Amino acid sequence: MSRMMSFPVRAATLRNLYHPPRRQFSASAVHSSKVSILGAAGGIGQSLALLMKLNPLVSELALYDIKGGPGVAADLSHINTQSKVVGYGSSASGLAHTLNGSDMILIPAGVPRKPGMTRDDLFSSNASIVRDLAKAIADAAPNANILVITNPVNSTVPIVAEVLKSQGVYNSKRLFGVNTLDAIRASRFISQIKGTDPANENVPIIGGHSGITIIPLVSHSGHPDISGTTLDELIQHIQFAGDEVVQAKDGAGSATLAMALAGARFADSLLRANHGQKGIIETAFVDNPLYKDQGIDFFASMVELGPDGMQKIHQVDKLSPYEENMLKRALPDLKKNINRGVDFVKETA
Ligand SMILES: NC(=O)C1=CN([C@@H]2O[C@H](COP(=O)(O)OP(=O)(O)OC[C@H]3O[C@@H](n4cnc5c(N)ncnc54)[C@H](O)[C@@H]3O)[C@@H](O)[C@H]2O)C=CC1
Ligand SMILES: O=C([O-])CC(=O)C(=O)O
Repeated sequence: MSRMMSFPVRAATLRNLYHPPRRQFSASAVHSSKVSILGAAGGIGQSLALLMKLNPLVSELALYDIKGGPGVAADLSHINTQSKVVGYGSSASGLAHTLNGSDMILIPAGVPRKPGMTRDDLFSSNASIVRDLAKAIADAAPNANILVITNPVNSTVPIVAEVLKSQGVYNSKRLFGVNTLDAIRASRFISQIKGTDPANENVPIIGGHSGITIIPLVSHSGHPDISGTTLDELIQHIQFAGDEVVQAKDGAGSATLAMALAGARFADSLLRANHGQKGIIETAFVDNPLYKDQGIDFFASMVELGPDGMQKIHQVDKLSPYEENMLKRALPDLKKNINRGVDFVKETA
């Protein structure tokens, strides 16, 4: 067997998979975080769990799913990295065991889209799933960083916030809607236009995670010269890339593999920041002061991550007229999506 195929994947290799290398990380902080995945036996959950099993910053990986959690855990537990893997099936005590002592909780639990559906159409299935998981988190792991993947992210993040507020344990710096996939797609698509390496491309994403609420800031990328129909097509491609995958999967779900990579990248960034690495910036859908005066409490921005979660929101100072127009179109949708989540918790608590 060639030496290239030896496992475990080296940490540096893995890190380069998520990110182009930026800064060196102190080796003293390895193997120290408990990470939980809720919905770990699903399309995203399994691949995400695999990637987190390969992450040297994870000491314990706890997997929960209403179906199949222990099986995925047994499988992953044979991989020769140091983290311990435990898995639980559907029970309140299994969920509590999963959550107890967690530093980070990733939530890909819920139903994916089928062709013809919008992300908002998932609300009726996924809102109550996320609400109930948030209640369990409030009881068992109120200080954990919570990374919400379940759609519609524009509504499920406010749902988690409302539940935590109602339990008196809300910390806005520790709640993140994961929209990293939009950034990954944007860097890939722009590299295809320019013939560059996507690892060197960075397109800031703001707004939300659904259709026209996804606002890629091409004027702040390395290619502000992209314009006209090329820009129109690039923006359309980024905003509706999820639909492309849903169509191609033809009823078998939505993006899982690229999403798992995106979730693992965001989790790795946050773990590294938690352990003291500075200057790590990712896009995330967060509690954000930017448009609160318009009744919009959550907005995706480029956020600097730190030891206690979100350290600083980097507001974008100058949008192009094209981007201002995208923003103007996005805000009403975003407000509707957020209010839907907030109202749901108020009405069903
Ligand atoms: N934020 C983002 O960028 C993206 C979000 N998504 C969303 O992620 C979610 C999951 O997608 P897939 O993994 O493809 O779906 P899937 O159906 O393959 O997996 C979902 C898993 O959640 C589990 N589950 C359901 N209710 C649960 C509960 N109460 N507690 C624990 N586990 C529960 C199911 O048993 C299943 O294993 C969907 O809502 C999808 O729309 C998908 C792609 C990108
Ligand atoms: O499109 C979907 O339903 C899944 C998703 O959020 C994405 O791929 O960006």
